[in-house]
Amino acid sequence: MAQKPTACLALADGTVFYGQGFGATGEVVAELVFNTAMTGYQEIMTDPSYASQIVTFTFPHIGNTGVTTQDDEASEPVASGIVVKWDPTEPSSWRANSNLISWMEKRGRLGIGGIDTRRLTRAIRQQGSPHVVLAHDPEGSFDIAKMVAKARDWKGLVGLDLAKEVTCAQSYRWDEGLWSWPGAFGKSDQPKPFRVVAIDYGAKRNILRSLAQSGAEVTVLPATATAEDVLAHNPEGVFLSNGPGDPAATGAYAVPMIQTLLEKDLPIFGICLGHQMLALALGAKTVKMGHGHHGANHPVRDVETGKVEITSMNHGFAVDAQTLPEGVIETHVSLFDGSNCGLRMTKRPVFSVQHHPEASPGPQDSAYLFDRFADAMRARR
Ligand SMILES: NC(=O)CC[C@H](N)C(=O)O
Repeated sequence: MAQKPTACLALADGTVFYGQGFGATGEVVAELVFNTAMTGYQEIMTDPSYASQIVTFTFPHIGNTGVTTQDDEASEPVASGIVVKWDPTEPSSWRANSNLISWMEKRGRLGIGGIDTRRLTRAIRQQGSPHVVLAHDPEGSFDIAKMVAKARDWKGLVGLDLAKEVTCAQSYRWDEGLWSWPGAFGKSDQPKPFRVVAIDYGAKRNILRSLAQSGAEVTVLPATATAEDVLAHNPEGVFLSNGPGDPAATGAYAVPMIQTLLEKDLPIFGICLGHQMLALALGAKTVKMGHGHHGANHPVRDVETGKVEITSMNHGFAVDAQTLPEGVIETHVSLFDGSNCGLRMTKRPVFSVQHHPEASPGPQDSAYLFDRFADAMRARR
């Protein structure tokens, strides 16, 4: 006899999926997305850009390498919940210091297993990141009508500023990774490390590590930092991080700040939400995408060289390239749907990309962008 369901996922259109719950119990409303990466479930769940989203993993074996603090992209899992095909099993990895289920349970994150993730992914593609309610109740008692109504009433991510909720409370220094830079500790004739201020809109740790590995002494400031706060650190370059929510909503305070920095002739580098907000600051517009891009195998063409990079992606909004003003060009394009993946100012060292060059998880084809930022700071010195 089939197992009694202990979790269920109700879509706003009334479709319901039943499965086995794991992790924390309770109920959560969120936007539902799918991620096609075959590895890196822990990095994905702890990526702050997934706030208010539930991730369906199209890869069926999730949990089999457990979790390890070394792979955290933030101190906690941020995705509201996960949907998987097979129930997670005991981990088999020497790196694991916990298993996925108890890690999620302790941190209040819900999971549902035993789902036909192919069928669900088709629904996500057709409906465009539906609003859903995920519930986990060991007794298996669910009020479906109420869940569907809650999903339908939820306002969604458009207009939502979540960066404020995931940003750091106070500024801090990030040096991890700097030791592996050839110039660290005066080891070679490399210049002294570059003073970089990184604005934390929900920054992934591997971005900060990658900046440090390319020679940056990073000071991280909260999302609401003003241009004066940034300039007080006398930066040689400013980095705008990834993050959750709607760039237009976060832009309410971030855009004027970035516009002031743009007057200072500093190298500026943005990733994902940082890319979108830089575009807004330059006068372009952002739009909500159909079902967004979430995976580790997304081909992107460098428009200027014709070279194709395989990239890591996680975004549901995009810059409308048609709205880029004069003096700003599109540098990268998605080969999946032609959407914008990069821009740069033609006459200034200001550039950004939609994809994730820090590749955590994902391929490292775009890592050169961190060196490009360091080169811009070196040229300015
Ligand atoms: N990874 C990110 O920075 C995501 C940016 C933005 N929240 C989006 O979904 O498009």
